[in-house]
Amino acid sequence: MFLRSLDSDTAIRLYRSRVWFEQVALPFSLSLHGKQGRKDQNDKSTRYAGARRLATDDRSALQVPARRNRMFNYATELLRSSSRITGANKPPPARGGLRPRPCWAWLQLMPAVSGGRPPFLTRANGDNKDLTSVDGHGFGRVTTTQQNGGPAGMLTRTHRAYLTDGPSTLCPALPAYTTNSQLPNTDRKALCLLASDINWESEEWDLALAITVTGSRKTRPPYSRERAPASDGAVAHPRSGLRRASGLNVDTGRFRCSTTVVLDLKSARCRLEANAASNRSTGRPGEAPTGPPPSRPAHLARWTRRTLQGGEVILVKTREPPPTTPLVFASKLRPTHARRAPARPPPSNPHPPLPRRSMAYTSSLHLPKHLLLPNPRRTTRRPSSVSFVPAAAANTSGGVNGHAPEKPTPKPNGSKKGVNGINGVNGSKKGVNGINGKKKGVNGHVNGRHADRIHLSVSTGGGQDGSGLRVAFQGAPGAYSEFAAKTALPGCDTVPCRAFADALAAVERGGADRAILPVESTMEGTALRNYDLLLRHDLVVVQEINLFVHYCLLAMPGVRAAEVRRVISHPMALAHCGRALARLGVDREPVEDTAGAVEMLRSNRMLDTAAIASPRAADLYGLDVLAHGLQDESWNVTRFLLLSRPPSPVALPVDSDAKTSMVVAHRGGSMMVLLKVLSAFSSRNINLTKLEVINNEDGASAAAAAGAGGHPPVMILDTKARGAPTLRAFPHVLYVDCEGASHDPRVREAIQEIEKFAVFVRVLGCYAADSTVYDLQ
Ligand SMILES: O=C(O)C(=O)C[C@]1(C(=O)O)C=C[C@@H](O)C=C1
Repeated sequence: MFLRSLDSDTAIRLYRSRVWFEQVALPFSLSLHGKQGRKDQNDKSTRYAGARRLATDDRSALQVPARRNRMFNYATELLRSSSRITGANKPPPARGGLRPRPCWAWLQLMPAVSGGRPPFLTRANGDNKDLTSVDGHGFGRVTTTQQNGGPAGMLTRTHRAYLTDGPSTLCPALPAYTTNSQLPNTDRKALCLLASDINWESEEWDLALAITVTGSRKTRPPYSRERAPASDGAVAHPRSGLRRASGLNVDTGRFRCSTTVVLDLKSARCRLEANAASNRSTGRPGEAPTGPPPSRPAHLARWTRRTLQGGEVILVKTREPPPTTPLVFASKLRPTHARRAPARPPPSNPHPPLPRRSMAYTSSLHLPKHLLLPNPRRTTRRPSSVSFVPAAAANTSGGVNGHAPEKPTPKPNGSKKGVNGINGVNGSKKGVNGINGKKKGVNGHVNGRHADRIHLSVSTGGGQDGSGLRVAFQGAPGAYSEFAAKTALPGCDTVPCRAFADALAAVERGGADRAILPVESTMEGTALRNYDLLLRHDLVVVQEINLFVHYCLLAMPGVRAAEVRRVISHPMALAHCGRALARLGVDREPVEDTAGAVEMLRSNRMLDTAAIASPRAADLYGLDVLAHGLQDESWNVTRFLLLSRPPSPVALPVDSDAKTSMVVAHRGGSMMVLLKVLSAFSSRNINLTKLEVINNEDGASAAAAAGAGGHPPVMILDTKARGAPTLRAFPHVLYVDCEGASHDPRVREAIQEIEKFAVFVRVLGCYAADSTVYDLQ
């Protein structure tokens, strides 16, 4: 079902309704059709062929979901085809000779779904109007006036069009530059003028590009409903000698059949450059570039010469930039094509390489792939009915970090083990959990490995799914941290913060209930900076989440991989994709977070820049995915910790494995201390899941002496200091995660033993161990 063909007026109305395009949930398709008004033997071969190509080949090719970026591609194709249809590179026929017969291309919209109202016919305000029944006042009315003037070779006319939204509201002016195909290069100048007229940074511009196909004046174009004011007078066209008839929407005495497609100018500009680049070697569209890139004006010149002759460019300013203030990034990037952008030194790297202070570590992220699960928001695998040991019910006082020590709860399955299965290395003597009749440890551990894991709900302190909780995360919406938060607490409200420190501070101040913090990844190990942050705040770990991190290369719609010169993203993401980026041969710019990079890309309309982020971020911001799975290692998991104010509001499930995280600080003799710590755990058969040894003594003294240089000591908030919580500096620190709850007697005893030789021990939290890896897909 074809709704209608688009003449330029309708296209502009459609353009005005582009909000629909952005908001539709249902896909629809575009069909391009070409038509020749009257067969003309002389012109048929080239022109009709072009038209037919549109009608047949492209029709099937275009049965794909059409978003605006898709439209843009089609429009480009249309441009190319139209130039072929018109034979734009040929000189116009002499007066009296054979004239090209009108042929035109229509852009038609066709809903891809049958039945119901096509989605794009619904206005954002819910007011449904069928496009076919729209009159000039419904969606905007185009009036054109024409001014003559301009020396030969320059713009010959300027159309000014106004969109009116209803009878009273005057919408922004639409300067339109009409080129005269009789004068070579005017279109190029017009386009250059357009390009240079735009304040790329502060305004949002869009381009409606009308392809004008000239034809016989005997054929009345089907769309010319708008009448040009007669006051402009009749103008003799230099070649045709025909006089423009007052009242006709023609300016040269020849009829135009316009196909107006709605383009984003900056995307179009990107495409201009893309075309120019692809024309470098051969000058023919679509062929691979071989030579060095020409200068920018040459790009435009080439492109316009080949495709815009006989065309009309209408620049449509439609909206001001959105009032929302974007996140402030450490290195604010500017689009390279910014008009008169002053040359700037490259922004300093806000994320210098992470210091490798640690001597050794064991990662808790040696997670088998079979544990990969989709995001629980889309899975129902977590059973809802599990028993809990409510934090409030913990009966003894004196616990660490708000976790009250508690007597071991007898296992419901009659296991002889203690709570949480920490007693029984390798699970050899563990209780049977009754799954498949296998000899298992509590919670499905077989020989210490996770199998048939039962997913346990955790009492969250808010609703069961975290509803009513505000979780602060670093970055813009769409950051991996946000997905991790939503994975942990699907019902929560996420609160974007500029930095991790802000997210943690927000929880401390009560501005948020939880904060989410990435602390290690399979590819990069421990994120020491984030651990340092954690230690500086009086927060407790209440949950861990392992998220499979799948990186994509995202770019503005229409941008191709070959056009990307620079990639921006979170430093961790850049590091994770190091080899892939080296292969691409692009510059790298770190920004605060992955989604922030995407947002920056979009708001600045960077056409030579791509961002590394998640596929969800691409959806969220409407960007194209140029490449999937950019990470150098296929197995890339990041472990996040969910933090809360103490005491922990989260109750541990009785039958879950628990984990306790702690930090141990000591004075020198690090190896001896390390051995003693290990012995305190191993003598009680407590397994460690993470051990990170930080030794900053040299750096600390150097830093103290010189005021800079070296690694500063680790600052830990001593929450039990007399008076008020105090930040203390420690050059020797161990991060330890062990299996078992902090109130488990063995864990408690181990901690007490460590406290005898360490200067400081702080339990960072006790939470349900969850080695499931969640996936965004
Ligand atoms: O930038 C993001 O999207 C984040 O959530 C941060 C973060 C990180 O700091 O490690 C999280 C996971 C990815 O590995 C990359 C970046």
